[in-house]
Amino acid sequence: MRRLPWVSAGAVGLIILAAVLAPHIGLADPVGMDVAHRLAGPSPTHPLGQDEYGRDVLSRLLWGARTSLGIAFAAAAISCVIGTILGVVGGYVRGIAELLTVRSMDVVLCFPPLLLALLVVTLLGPGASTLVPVLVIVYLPSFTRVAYAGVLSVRGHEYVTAMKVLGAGRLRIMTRTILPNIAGPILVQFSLAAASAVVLESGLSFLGLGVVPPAPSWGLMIGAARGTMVQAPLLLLWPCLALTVTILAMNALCDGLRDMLDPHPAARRVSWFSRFRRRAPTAPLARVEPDTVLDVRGLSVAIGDPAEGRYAVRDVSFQVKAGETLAIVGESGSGKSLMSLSAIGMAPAGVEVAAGTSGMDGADLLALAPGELRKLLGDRIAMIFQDPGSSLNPVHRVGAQIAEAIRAHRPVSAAEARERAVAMLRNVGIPDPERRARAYPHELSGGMRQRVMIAMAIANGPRLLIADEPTTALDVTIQAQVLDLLAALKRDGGLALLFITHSLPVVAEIADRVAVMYAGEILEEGPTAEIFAKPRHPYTAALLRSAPQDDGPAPEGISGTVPVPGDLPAGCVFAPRCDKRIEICDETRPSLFRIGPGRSSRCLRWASL
Ligand SMILES: Nc1ncnc2c1ncn2[C@@H]1O[C@H](COP(=O)(O)OP(=O)(O)OP(=O)(O)O)[C@@H](O)[C@H]1O
Repeated sequence: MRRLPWVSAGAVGLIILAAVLAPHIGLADPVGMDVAHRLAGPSPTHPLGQDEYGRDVLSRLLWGARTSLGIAFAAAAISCVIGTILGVVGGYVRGIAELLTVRSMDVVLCFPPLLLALLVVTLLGPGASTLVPVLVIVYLPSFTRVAYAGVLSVRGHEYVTAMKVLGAGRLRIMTRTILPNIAGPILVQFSLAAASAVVLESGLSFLGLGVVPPAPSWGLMIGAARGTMVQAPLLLLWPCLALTVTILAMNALCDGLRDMLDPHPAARRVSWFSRFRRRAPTAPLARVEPDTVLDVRGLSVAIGDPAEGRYAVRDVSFQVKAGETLAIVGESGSGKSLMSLSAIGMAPAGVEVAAGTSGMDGADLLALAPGELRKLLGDRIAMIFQDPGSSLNPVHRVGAQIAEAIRAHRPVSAAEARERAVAMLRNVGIPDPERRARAYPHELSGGMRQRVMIAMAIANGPRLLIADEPTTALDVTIQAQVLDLLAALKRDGGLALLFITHSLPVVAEIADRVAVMYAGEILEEGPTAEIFAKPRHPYTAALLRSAPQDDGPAPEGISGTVPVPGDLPAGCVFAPRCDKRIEICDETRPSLFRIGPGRSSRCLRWASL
């Protein structure tokens, strides 16, 4: 769990403390008049001056905070609780419950908020106690809507289905499974509602429909200061300043709370500055052979701040040439995806490139400005993922998606892009491409969707295609077809293919060279046939033994698990699981030894293996 945002929490805490302590810190009477000193400037007894009736401005400001914040927080909290309950019940139970909760709130939403507030104030009369129900009515529908939308987006997820299969009741699913997953947007809505309630309270009081004078409120203070703006402009400044600081602090606090409670994006703590810093090249690009498409050198990637030492990728170097497939293979969690994303400047949020270069066409992808990088992505560099179902946009026809990918990089007309999209679908072997181009992703099979993804990826004729486990979600027959298609593209189009997989049979089928990755390091690299015939690292050998073979011995699992970033062994990263380990392996981190043409191993004992 991430840390509390101390600065904003401190600021909000101070404001609330000042409001709570207002009656106990010896302030002047907030309604006590001193007409002889009306509009007097700041003085030792009245640090912020006196208003048009000679009342102490500081006292009215702090007492006003009690009123304004009290009303705003009470209204936001009540509407948050009721609105969330209505939204969750309506979204999860559906049917009549949805009609009674969400749809009835939609009716309230039809009324302009200010008119609604005017109506209630006219009926109940102005005053602080009227403002709370007024603001609750105004904010209730938005909480209901946010909660309802959140429930609709998570109710179909597998973890909700899993809870149902476990026999959990509706109440338990709503409170324990769904609510924590939609808490982020609700918190954000709370911050918006509380901040805008402060403003609306001030506005209504300013119009004479809220807090009744002489009771202090920020809205009344702004309203009164307007009349004396020319003689005493500071009187307008103080309540406006208080309002602005309060709203900014509350918004920052709620954003921070949302980040703190959300477990997904690991390192929001990575500062804006560090994101900027990662773009600085660490070394000049080395000279490469002319047919090298991607040249990665010394790439190290940290989770969070590199100073914390949680490296998920350490000192990785490799090259991919035109017309060649380099397979990155390794167990789950060995850093394959993070390494390949980082190599093309796409390190996810919370992850920072700490060192290295990634050269393509004479430029370092890690040092390019975001705009420059965007021009390359989808054009010279393309990527396909494991699950085409979630990579394709479900609300657009597949032909339109391919056409859009083309138009993002080429100045062609919509009609021409559509034609090219159909041609691409034909190229990747989709039968009846004109008709299929009009289909939505859900109307296609998994294999077809993956072909569409490939068509989209190669639509602009990229030089480098990164395929991250593109066949894992497919059955064996379709898998073979997709591999054949990729092999043909590589052969005919001179594409450089970086193929990420944990499947050795797939590697054997598609790769020219293999880099074996483990705990963020490349442990062995070489031509596929050589690696399979004569592994020179115990991890490669163990991986080969763990793969099922048609007529060979039964697969042997590798005992133990891949270490996580930040908890890597001091010596060889594979030593704790290695059957060839000797004492020195626990102490010395081996470098990558060149052991032959195009071959390297990170094992101290490679020669004796
Ligand atoms: N965004 C992230 N924030 C924090 N940690 C991450 C993030 N992405 C990956 N990691 C961690 O980095 C390590 C490498 O993850 P990565 O996904 O690259 O492995 P992988 O070899 O591609 O695994 P798989 O085959 O399961 O996709 C893992 O320990 C993972 O938990």
